[in-house]
Amino acid sequence: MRIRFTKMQGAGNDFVVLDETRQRLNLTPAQYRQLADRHFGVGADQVLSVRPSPAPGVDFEYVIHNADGGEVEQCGNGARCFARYVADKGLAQGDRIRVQTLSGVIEPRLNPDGRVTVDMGQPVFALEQVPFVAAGLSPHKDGNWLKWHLALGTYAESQIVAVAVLSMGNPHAVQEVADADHAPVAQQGPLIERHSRFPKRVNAGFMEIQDRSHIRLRVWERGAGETLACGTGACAAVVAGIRLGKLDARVDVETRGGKLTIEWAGGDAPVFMTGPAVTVFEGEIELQE
Ligand SMILES: N[C@H](CCC[C@H](N)C(=O)O)C(=O)O
Repeated sequence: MRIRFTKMQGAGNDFVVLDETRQRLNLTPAQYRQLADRHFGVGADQVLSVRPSPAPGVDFEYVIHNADGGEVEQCGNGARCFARYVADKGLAQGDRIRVQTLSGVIEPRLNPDGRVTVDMGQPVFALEQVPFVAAGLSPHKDGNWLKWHLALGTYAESQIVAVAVLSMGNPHAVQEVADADHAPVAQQGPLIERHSRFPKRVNAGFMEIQDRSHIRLRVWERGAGETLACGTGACAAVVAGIRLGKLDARVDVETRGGKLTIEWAGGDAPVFMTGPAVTVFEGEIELQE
C-alpha cells in the first residue's frame, strides 16, 4: 500500500502525520512500526492520524501510535503539530480547534509568533486512573505531595528511585535529579517504563529543578525510548514540581530538543503548554502488507 505522509517535529519530538480526513487507512501495528522505523521506514517517535470530527462541537479526532505500534491516549508535542498541520492544509478555520483524543478533548491554538498553545486538560492524581498499583507501598511526603519509592532491577543490584505519579491522560512517573545531562535515563528509563506497578507501562521523567521557573527535563517515553522532548512529560514534571512546592505557576522547560512553556494555576485548573510545531518534509512510502 503506497501512502502519503507529512514529517513534523515539535521541540525535536518527531512525528509522521497521516491525513485520514477523507479515507481511513486501517493500518496495522506492524505498519505503524514500519512508518516509525528510522532505518526501514520514515522514522518518528509517534505516528499521528488526523480524522474527521467524531461528534458535534469537536473539529477533529486525533489518534496517536507510539513507535512500538501501540495506540496511546495523549501526545502533547504532537497536538501542536496536529494544529499546525490542519491549519496549513486548510482543514481548519480560525486559530483555535477542539480535538478529541482517547483521554478527552484538547484545544490547541495557533499563536501569532508561530508557536502553538494547547489546553492539555487537568492533571489526574488518582492512582487507579494513572494507573499505578500502590498496594503494599507507603508513600513518602515531600512538600504537600507524595512520592513513591520504586525498586528497580533484580534484587541483587536493585536501585530505589522516588517518583511522583500522575496522569496527563497518559501515565507519568517523574523523579528529581541533580543534573539532567548526567541522569541515568538509558539505564533506569526502561526499568521504570515496564515496572510491574504500572499495568499500562509509564513515561519516565528526569527533572532537574534550576529555580522556581526553570527546569531541565529528559523523558524516557513509553513505547518510544528517550525522545528529545515530551510535551505531556513536561506538563507532568511541572505539575509535580508545583505540587511539591518547588515551582511557580509558569515554568520554562528546557528539553534536549528545545524549550516548552508550561502553565498551571493548581487545583482543578487545566495545564497549558506552549511550544514550536514545524513541518519538515512531505513524502510517500510503500508500506508492507
Ligand atoms: N510516549 C507517550 C505518548 C507520546 C507522548 C509525548 N511524545 C508527548 O509529547 O506528550 C505515551 O506512551 O504515553
